Amino acid sequence: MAASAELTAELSDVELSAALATAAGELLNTVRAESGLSGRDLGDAGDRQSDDFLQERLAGLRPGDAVLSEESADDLARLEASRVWIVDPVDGTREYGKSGRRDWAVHVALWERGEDGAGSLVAGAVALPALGVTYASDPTPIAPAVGLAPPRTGRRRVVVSGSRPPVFADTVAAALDAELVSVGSAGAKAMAVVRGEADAYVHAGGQYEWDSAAPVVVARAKGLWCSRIDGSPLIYNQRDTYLPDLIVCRTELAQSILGAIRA
Ligand SMILES: Nc1ncnc2c1ncn2[C@@H]1O[C@H](COP(=O)(O)O)[C@@H](OP(=O)(O)O)[C@H]1O
Ligand SMILES: [Mg+2]
Repeated sequence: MAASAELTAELSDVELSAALATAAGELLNTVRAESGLSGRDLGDAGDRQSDDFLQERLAGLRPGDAVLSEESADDLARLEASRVWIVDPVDGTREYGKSGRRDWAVHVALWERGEDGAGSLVAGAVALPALGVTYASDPTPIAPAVGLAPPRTGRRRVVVSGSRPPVFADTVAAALDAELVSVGSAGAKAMAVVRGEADAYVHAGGQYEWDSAAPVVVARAKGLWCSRIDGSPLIYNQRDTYLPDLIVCRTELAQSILGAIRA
């Protein structure tokens, strides 16, 4: 899905996630092209405008739902809510502020409480506005694509944070006989795996629920493995939103990656 759908309350949750992420991404492209700002000032302006847009639309279109956003104060009423949107208005803010970078994203995910009281991610989307594409949590297969990372060399590839790669990055790469490639933004890295530009994304040492919720619900819908680095499930809408590590990978590589991290 690339062009923004009309934003109406009748959209399904998945459709709304994709339409909101796409529309926020278009707004961010405009701010980037027309504000005259760059660097941190551009990042700040993008964060604020995208967050304002998402908050306003969610309040209008899903008035009964709670929202957890990186860029707004955390209202702990969400802990009692049955539906919570978890959004990152700009993931990869640093890259968004740099001219020519494509590795930044908009994240929109929905967490819903189940009948047992526990909850899970049920819908979401990740927009890559610099590429004009949005990926939603539906099972539609994604054709191999290029644009986030250098062309594949024929080797397996693991994507990691450029600024904060995990300490076990080299160990995982060696276990898979893979090359390591730096890409900004958790959403862009997870989508690099969805798009077939990489085989795995590994991270540790710090992140929050909004960094991974939408990437994980999309990647899981596309049949990829998503877990903490000890193999346990990623759990969302917690009081403490710190969720410091994850693996998103082709399912057949998961046990090798988990084994390499354990070692
Ligand atoms: N050690 C850490 N502690 C806290 N947040 C981290 C982190 N490492 C990465 N992140 C967050 O995860 C996102 C992707 O980072 P990276 O590109 O380095 O992989 C960024 O989100 P934001 O851009 O939304 O702040 C970044 O702030
Ligand atoms: Mg983020």
